[in-house]
Amino acid sequence: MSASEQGPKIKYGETAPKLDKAQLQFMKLIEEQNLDRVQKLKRVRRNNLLTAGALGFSVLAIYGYSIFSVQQEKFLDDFEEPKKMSQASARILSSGMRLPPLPSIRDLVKLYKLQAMKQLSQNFLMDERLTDKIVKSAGRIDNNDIVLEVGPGPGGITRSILRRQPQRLLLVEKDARFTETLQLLRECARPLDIEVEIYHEDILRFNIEQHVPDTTQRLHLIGNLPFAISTRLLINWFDDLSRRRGAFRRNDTCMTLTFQKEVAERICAQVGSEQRCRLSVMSQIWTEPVLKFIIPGKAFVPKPQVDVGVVKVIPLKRPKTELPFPLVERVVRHIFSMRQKYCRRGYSTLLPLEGREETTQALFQRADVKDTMRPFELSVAECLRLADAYAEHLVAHPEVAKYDYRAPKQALN
Ligand SMILES: C[S@@+](CC[C@H](N)C(=O)[O-])C[C@H]1O[C@@H](n2cnc3c(N)ncnc32)[C@H](O)[C@@H]1O
Repeated sequence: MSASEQGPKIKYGETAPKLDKAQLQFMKLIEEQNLDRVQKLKRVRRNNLLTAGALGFSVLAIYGYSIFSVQQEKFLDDFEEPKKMSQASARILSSGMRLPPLPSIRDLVKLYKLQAMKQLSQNFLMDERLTDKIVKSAGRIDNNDIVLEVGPGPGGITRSILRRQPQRLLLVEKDARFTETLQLLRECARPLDIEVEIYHEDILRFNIEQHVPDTTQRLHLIGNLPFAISTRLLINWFDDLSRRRGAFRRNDTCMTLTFQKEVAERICAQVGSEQRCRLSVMSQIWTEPVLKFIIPGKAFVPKPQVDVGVVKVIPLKRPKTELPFPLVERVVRHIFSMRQKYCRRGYSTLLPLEGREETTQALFQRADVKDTMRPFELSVAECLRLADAYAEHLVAHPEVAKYDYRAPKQALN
């Protein structure tokens, strides 16, 4: 802007023109407006400072929280940090029993390139607090006890068992790749006077009586079970339990096992509950299953699709029936074969077509069970009374035992 564009300069001092009242008032007004604007600017500046402060605080808070969360996620590595040991380890250390320092399970898995195999349902637990918690669920383990661990894998739960110092530990693992890591644990357990035996076998074929011939010592069955065989193994063990054979020649052999969460809930489901099924009834005839706790899927490596339930399965001192296992299993399976129908529908398929309706009615009457209940509404006692009625019916009609309603043509009809 040139000097001529700026207009005449105002001169102050004696030569300055005197302002009249209107001009003074106008100046006062301008002055007030300026003051107002300055105040407003000050307010805006203060607000800006406050906002900046709040934003800064939020950023710091988010940053701090992230650091905290990352530390939380480190739980898988806790095993590697001697300073951050779990309470269980601290207790054991203070009591003098101690495994020598070992590489972490995570490191062993890396070192031996033990990639999980899906076909063997391998999901490893690396968190010592969780493996300790599973073993703690088994209750007291004395130094005269024997523990059989199913599928020890790289040995996470095995370490927790060793810290409880049983007299003997049998490890049954189908995958031979884990032999070296398990041998390492066996060496570490030697000074603690724990006999560790490693069997490269399938638990479904493992002959417990052969490996534990006498019954003077209490036996614990523990395992983070492979999903693929968990139900079959449990049913096999109920069969053994009903015959007092295998691991169940003593009546105090408890099982502490993991299952998919839904399966664990079904095992423990009570009458009328949504999850009540054949497995609930079968489990509750010979044992008292207790759902101890749930392990989130993310605690496993690799992470399975589902969460996992830890169930302690305690054999009943007096089983609820003396009937043979296959007969009970057959009756319960038929009852639950049509879950949403009246229970008489499934049960009736135990019987040949000829006279089926009348015989079914008669057997329900003999059992004193209402035939219009749904299978999930039946108590264990009611299922067993139906099994008793069927067993009595077989005495008079032994040929019915072989009847298979799915078979194309039955000689009996
Ligand atoms: C879910 S992983 C548990 C591994 C380890 N106990 C843990 O908690 O990290 C199941 C283990 O059972 C083993 N396994 C699978 N089928 C088996 C079978 N039929 N008999 C014995 N072990 C089996 C697998 O190789 C695997 O090591």
